[in-house]
Amino acid sequence: MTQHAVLKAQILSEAVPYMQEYHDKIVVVKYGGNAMVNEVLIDNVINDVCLMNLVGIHVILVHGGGPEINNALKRAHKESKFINGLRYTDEETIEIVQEVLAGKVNKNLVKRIHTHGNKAVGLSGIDNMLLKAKCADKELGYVGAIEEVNAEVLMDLLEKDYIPVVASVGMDEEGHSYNINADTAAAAIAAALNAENLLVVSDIPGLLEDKDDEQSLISSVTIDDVNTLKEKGVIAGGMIPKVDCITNALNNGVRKAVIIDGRIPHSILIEIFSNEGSGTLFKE
Ligand SMILES: Nc1ncnc2c1ncn2[C@@H]1O[C@H](COP(=O)(O)OP(=O)(O)O)[C@@H](O)[C@H]1O
Ligand SMILES: CC(=O)N[C@@H](CCC(=O)OP(=O)(O)O)C(=O)O
Repeated sequence: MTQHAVLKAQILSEAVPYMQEYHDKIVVVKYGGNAMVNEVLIDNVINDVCLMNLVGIHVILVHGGGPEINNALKRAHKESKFINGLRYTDEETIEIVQEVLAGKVNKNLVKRIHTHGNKAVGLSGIDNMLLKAKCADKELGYVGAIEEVNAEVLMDLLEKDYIPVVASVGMDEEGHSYNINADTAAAAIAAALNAENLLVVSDIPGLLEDKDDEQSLISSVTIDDVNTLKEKGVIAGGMIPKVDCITNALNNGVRKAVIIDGRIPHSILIEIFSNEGSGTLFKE
């Protein structure tokens, strides 16, 4: 018996209590476009999601694709404009957002899950009106605020052990599409399903005291701390919608939320199957 084999067996046996804890529980993974850095890291995330599914965790993958949208807009000679971390979305932009998120990014993630041997179904917030939306703010154009999550379709898929892969595009009753921030979509889905854990996978170590200093990680925060950090301006830009929807989720039935670094190989497995939390843990 090699030492390597013994070590592997030990690692697996140490994961057993976590497998038991999460068995049959719902975990929502939000995979941000900035963390889709290269093929190897994308495959690591997909591998971790598939492993959770294989050990009986009901995992839902909600994805973004901000950089892909930026590229598509550039090709269309349109500029990307953000207001407090949200993309200004005119009529032409929402068409492109829908194409990129629901068409390209969503299907590529579904294909990867299938090539790993698991079963996935890709959908957007338009399918079965999963994310019923309304205009969030006239100044932002077709950016959606979520009015209702129709989660039955997700429950049906989870019951059959499919991994639902959700693109963050919503619709209203008149049939308009809306661009929904992917963190917001993930948090609303996690709340609607009373998820055990919301894992926000990004390209930063977590919430930072100084956003330009990766060593300044804040390892855990309460909702009160978050409010103070916002007032102090520590939380800015894309971090605003991220923390707002995380605190919302915690106030609405989600047990735990964590921002983790998708650049670290298997950061999801480390978070779920060990007691070595790596990013920022959000607590009520
Ligand atoms: N306190 C903070 N800690 C970490 N990042 C911050 C903070 N304040 C602002 N940010 C910015 O928020 C960005 C993360 O949000 P975003 O780009 O929307 O991520 P994602 O694409 O993964 O959703 C970081 O790259 C950083 O520039
Ligand atoms: C309203 C709004 O800002 N929507 C986002 C949707 C995609 C997203 O959130 O992608 P990331 O997770 O990769 O940032 C956008 O248009 O970029």
